[in-house]
Amino acid sequence: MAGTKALLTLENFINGEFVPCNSYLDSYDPSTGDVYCRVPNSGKEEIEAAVEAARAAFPGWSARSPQERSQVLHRLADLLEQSLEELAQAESRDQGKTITLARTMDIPRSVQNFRFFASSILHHTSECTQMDHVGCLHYTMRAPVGIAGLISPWNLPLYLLTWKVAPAIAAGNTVIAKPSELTSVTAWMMCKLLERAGVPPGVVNIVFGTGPRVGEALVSHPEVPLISFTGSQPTAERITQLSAPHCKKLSLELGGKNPAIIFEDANLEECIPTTVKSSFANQGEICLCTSRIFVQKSIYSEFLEKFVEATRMWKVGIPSDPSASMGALISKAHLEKVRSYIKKARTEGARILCGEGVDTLSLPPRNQAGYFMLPTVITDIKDDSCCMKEEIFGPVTCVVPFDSEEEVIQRANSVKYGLAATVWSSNVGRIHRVAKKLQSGLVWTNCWLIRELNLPFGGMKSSGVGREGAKDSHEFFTEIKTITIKH
Ligand SMILES: NC(=O)c1ccc[n+]([C@@H]2O[C@H](COP(=O)([O-])OP(=O)(O)OC[C@H]3O[C@@H](n4cnc5c(N)ncnc54)[C@H](O)[C@@H]3O)[C@@H](O)[C@H]2O)c1
Ligand SMILES: N/C(=C\C=C\C=O)C(=O)O
Repeated sequence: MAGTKALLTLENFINGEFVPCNSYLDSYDPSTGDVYCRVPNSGKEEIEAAVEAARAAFPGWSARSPQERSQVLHRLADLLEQSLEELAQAESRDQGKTITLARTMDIPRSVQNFRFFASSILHHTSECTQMDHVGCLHYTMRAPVGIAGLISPWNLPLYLLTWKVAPAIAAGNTVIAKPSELTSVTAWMMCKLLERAGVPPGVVNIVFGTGPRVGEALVSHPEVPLISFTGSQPTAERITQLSAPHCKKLSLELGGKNPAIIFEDANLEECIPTTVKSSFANQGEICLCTSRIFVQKSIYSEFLEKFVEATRMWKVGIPSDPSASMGALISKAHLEKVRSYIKKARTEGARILCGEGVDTLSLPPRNQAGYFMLPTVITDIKDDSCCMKEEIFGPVTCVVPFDSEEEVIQRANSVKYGLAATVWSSNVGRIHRVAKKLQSGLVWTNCWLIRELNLPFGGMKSSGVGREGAKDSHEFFTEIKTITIKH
């Protein structure tokens, strides 16, 4: 346990108040490897307190009109926006991502999540059908489910937490959220704004700690009827097992092994910089990142040469450097895991074209123990290699050639995941044919990560269960009833 003197110490937020915990976890600054923060190591007791608060707050909050709840969400969005710089600095330090990404993506998107659901909650309609021959009118209505359990990962901490909190409370639920124990700071900072935004005590409770301890206590609690989870597939399996005896509603947003398919008629001027970004943004720690690049044979050599050249320009730097494209990975254990994949690829005879073990990374003395690595490109690798099958979730991408459309679709679909694919071609017919056949919840063509929050987001196969978005999140966070009136 590190000395606790100058460390930032977080507290749980239960029933509108910050509550200390009797046990804490060390949290590390990924850019130095130093402990800089203490995170509550909560358990069953804290979940009981949060459930009590959320239960008590539910009748009042769920009885408010969507317009009233919308106003609260708008105020919270405004307050987050006013704290944008402070939140971006905190997110970058806590997660290791670049300050530029935190400023331009993570925090603006967190603000947008509240604005978006503040607006979309006002526009849902219900269904109605008539059965005149029996004198009946049928209609549907939706009601909030109750206490929502929300569990989020470390890669986009506030972005993904608010993507759950906003639709859950907009629909009238009260929530207990558990952010990743590796990145808890911005969630704690958001709690400081809730009262000023007009969120009543008990509507949003945030309980910090590890998955096995506090996460499982939340998932197993009989008074929490739904769990929205974003994270890894093995954790989703555990959550599914724990939820089964209670028949909980589950939304599972999991990992990917996302292909980019690059046809010979692709515009390489656009494709190469976008594919470098889709492979290495946020240190490759985005579930939507590309990790298998299939390139049509006739342009393979040209692509590879230009792609490696562009990857070498993707600057690794300390997170506070505004000119850095990539910061530090989340933890020492994760860095070692990512490196172990590269080692395995090498022993299998694959070629590492740039990055880990090939180029030299230079860092300031203070950051030598930070969790940095260079973006790495692997080639001459077989489709059945673990680097081509398993989610690495780091700055590593594999490039392989293909001949035909049918062949590449079959190879792209040959993994257990099905989250996000990109297709690069100037032939609209081909794009449409390929997109239709890909087993992937999201297909971006000639672009990457352009988000339309109204439309369904999520994966198929082992990438998840359910979808998120305006209509989908609303459906998940509400129960529907069919009412029949005989007249
Ligand atoms: N599909 C998506 O939208 C999406 C988005 C971001 C990340 N991800 C995936 O998340 C993974 C990386 O995140 P991670 O390493 O934080 O995932 P993780 O599964 O280890 O942890 C996610 C969250 O679950 C909690 N948790 C862990 N064990 C638990 C348990 N037994 N019971 C309850 N909660 C538990 C963790 O504390 C954390 O808050 C990758 O697989 C990535 O692809 C998916
Ligand atoms: N859920 C979203 C992104 C997930 C990224 C995973 O790392 C989103 O953009 O809504």
